[in-house]
Amino acid sequence: MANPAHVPWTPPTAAEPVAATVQLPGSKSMTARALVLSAIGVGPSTLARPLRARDTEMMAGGLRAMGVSVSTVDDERWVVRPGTLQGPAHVDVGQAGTVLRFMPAIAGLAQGPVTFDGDPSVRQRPLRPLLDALRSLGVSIDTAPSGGLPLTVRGTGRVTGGEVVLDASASSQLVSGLLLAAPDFDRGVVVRHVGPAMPSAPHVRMTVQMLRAAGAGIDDSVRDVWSVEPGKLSGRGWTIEPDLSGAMPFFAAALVTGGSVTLLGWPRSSAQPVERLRALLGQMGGEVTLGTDGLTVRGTGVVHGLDADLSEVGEMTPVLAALGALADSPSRLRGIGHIRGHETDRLTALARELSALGASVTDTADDLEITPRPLRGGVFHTYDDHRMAHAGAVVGLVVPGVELDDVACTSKTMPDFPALWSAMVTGK
Ligand SMILES: O=C(O)C1=C[C@@H](OP(=O)(O)O)[C@@H](O)[C@H](O)C1
Ligand SMILES: C=C(OP(=O)(O)O)C(=O)O
Repeated sequence: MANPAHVPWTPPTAAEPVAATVQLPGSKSMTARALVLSAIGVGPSTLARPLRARDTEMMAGGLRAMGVSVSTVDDERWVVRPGTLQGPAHVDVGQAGTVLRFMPAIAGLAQGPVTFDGDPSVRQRPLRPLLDALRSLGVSIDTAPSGGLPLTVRGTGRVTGGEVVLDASASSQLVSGLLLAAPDFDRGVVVRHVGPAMPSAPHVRMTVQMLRAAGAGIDDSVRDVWSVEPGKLSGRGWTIEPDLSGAMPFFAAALVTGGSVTLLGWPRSSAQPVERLRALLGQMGGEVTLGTDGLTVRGTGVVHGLDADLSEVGEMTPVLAALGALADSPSRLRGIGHIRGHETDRLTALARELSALGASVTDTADDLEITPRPLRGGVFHTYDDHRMAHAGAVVGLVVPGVELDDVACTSKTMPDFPALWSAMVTGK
């Protein structure tokens, strides 16, 4: 599936407070993990309400190429039937960090060569510590001279496994990618992170929780150390929660317009960091409540600046930065240097685009400092980054004349974003 052609888009401006109930797609992170765990399980698995988007189609396609049957014909229920993993096969990772970091270890379990490549931007994303770790666990990998994509994993049908030390400060996915395949390694794995703090810890907690649910023996009781015992996982039914990060721009709409947005289908107990969301939006003047109908965010129309360490929830930064540019006081978003290695260098992109609309935004190595000023319309560049598009749409709600140079990038995680967004604003 090629990177979609650019589609310019003028997001709607809200004439009044939004009052919407939204049904949003499933979590990208849960769908990716459920696919991988199902592929190495014994017997069939089902995914209820999975995310159908470019990232998860890439994951399904990569598994299929290696011999797994993944039926995605039914939007509500995907069925995975494991098969003997084998090459030769090719995995197109597109722009998906999950496919880039979760599939090489699975390819090590395949018999035969598996090649990997993706969009030009994904070649820049951190991968080396994972490849070095896999090599030390017994996997043979040939890479481009850069040390990354395009690459070939020369699978032998088994991975020895054992103990490995790696620096996961660039991405938590480097750890998740080892843990998810480890039940099928001969000796399981003990992964120890060393170096500056690992970001996005809730995503590794989701990995641990889902491995445990599939029957893996896993110990995460020591900080920065995870051990997974060898053993067969069982096929099972996964219910995919709505995507909390994908819901962020919709919740932000409640704050900036002084309205309310309810996300349907939110579970009582979630694998996603909803308490962090509650605290962050609370500091900015919103109210987050969980009711029988779903998760509701209410705003007053007045947004307060935010001073917070976002290292655990870096993927929420673009929308929080957009809120910061519309706030009544300055913001300092801290601890997010690693998001320079996301779909684009998000700190540079946000500083540039919000400043071009009139805000005063500067980026330091790890932080974003935002001083709100009256904003004006103009072109908001999205850099092929779905969450940049979300940020631009939020600003466009209250600033007339904001035009996104491309909204097709939202197909990475929410192909219907423009329609869902317009329906929220117009009530149709
Ligand atoms: O494991 C996952 O599903 C993810 C982990 C995080 O990656 P980083 O640790 O690279 O930030 C997050 O930002 C990404 O959107 C999804
Ligand atoms: C960082 C992100 O994605 P990926 O899974 O490609 O890392 C993201 O969705 O914000």
